[in-house]
Amino acid sequence: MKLALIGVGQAGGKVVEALCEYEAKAGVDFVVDAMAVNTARADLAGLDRIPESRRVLIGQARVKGHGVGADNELGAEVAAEDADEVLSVVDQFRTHEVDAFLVVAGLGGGTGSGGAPVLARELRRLYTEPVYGLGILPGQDEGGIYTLNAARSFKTFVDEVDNLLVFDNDAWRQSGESVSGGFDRTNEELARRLGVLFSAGETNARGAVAESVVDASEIINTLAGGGVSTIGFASTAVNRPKRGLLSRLSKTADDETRDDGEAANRVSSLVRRATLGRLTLPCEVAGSERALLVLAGPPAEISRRGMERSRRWLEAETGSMEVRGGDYPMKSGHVAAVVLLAGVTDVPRVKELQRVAIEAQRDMHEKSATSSAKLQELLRSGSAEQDALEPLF
Ligand SMILES: Nc1nc2c(ncn2[C@@H]2O[C@H](COP(=O)(O)OP(=O)(O)OP(=O)(O)O)[C@@H](O)[C@H]2O)c(=O)[nH]1
Repeated sequence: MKLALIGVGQAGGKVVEALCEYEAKAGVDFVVDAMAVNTARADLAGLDRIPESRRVLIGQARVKGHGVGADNELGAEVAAEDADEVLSVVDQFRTHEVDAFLVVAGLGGGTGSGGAPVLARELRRLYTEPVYGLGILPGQDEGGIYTLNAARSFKTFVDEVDNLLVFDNDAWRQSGESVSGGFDRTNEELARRLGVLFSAGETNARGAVAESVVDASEIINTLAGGGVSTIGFASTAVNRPKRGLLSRLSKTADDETRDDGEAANRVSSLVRRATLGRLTLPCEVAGSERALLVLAGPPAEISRRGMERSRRWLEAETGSMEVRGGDYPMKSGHVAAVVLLAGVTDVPRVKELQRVAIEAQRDMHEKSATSSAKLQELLRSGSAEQDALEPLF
């Protein structure tokens, strides 16, 4: 599946670069074009892979290239004011090759959390291709403003995209590591998961032909219907003894059956590990609306039986009848399983964010109710009326 990548804010730009790096290292081809949008000049200057012509500084008139300082309302305002500058760069993309847009942002800061939903809305207005979001949730110890930004931005972002893929920084921190300390490592992990998923079907680079190809429409259909998605991944080395021509010719039917049995068991256990291990956004697997399973590796290791068994197992685990699957043949010493769970509903971290958002909204209502009650009271008493109105004139 061919993507146009738009990174908003610092995290957005860095994750987009990690995806481009994965593409280059793995020798695959799924990024049509990539750009970065920021309110901070320094963050744009820190990027390596995205060319200057694809870096857009927004909000210069308001913040002079110094960033919005975690103010996500300001982030949203400047993105709306300068959306045309971003869209004119997207206009130069080879959009006829693009299957979907992916707007990437950290939801804790100001630029990404405010700007990404605004830009996603504009892209959906102008293009017929789906616009997906990749939202990164802040660590819980990053401070109240980060959590509040994420709580506010999350729902808006879900509403503005065709599907929101989510990565929770908290779930990926290693013990003793600060949130920022492990970003390079976690960005690489995230890029690997997304890279395998989105480059499946774009198999020309590795030559092999898949028996059951994962084409762009499989991914689009899995993500259709909106909501929130999460990704699981597991891989294992395959050290098959190299057989000479003679031993290959003398291979018996029993050998074949044993080999396939081993490969099928390996696939089954990989898919379980991918699904029940660490997801990009930890959640209950049961209740997922749709799922897609991609098996990547040497064709001989991608067992049909294992794939079918795993799909049935995923149907039982998720309770969904919409479980798609396909292979991604490649020359490799590893077999990998990627499981995309779409439309997940039982997500503790999202429930927590919803609670924060509701409380913040209640606080705002209470404050405005108190001030309007105070104003009414003042307006009822004649002398106070003067006090209340005077400052306005
Ligand atoms: N996974 C991951 N998270 C990151 C990375 N960089 C920052 N974050 C997280 O993203 C959130 C937002 O940070 P930034 O992207 O720096 O903020 P911004 O959108 O540029 O907004 P402002 O700096 O307020 O203008 C924070 O919760 C960070 O923890 C990264 O490279 N990887």
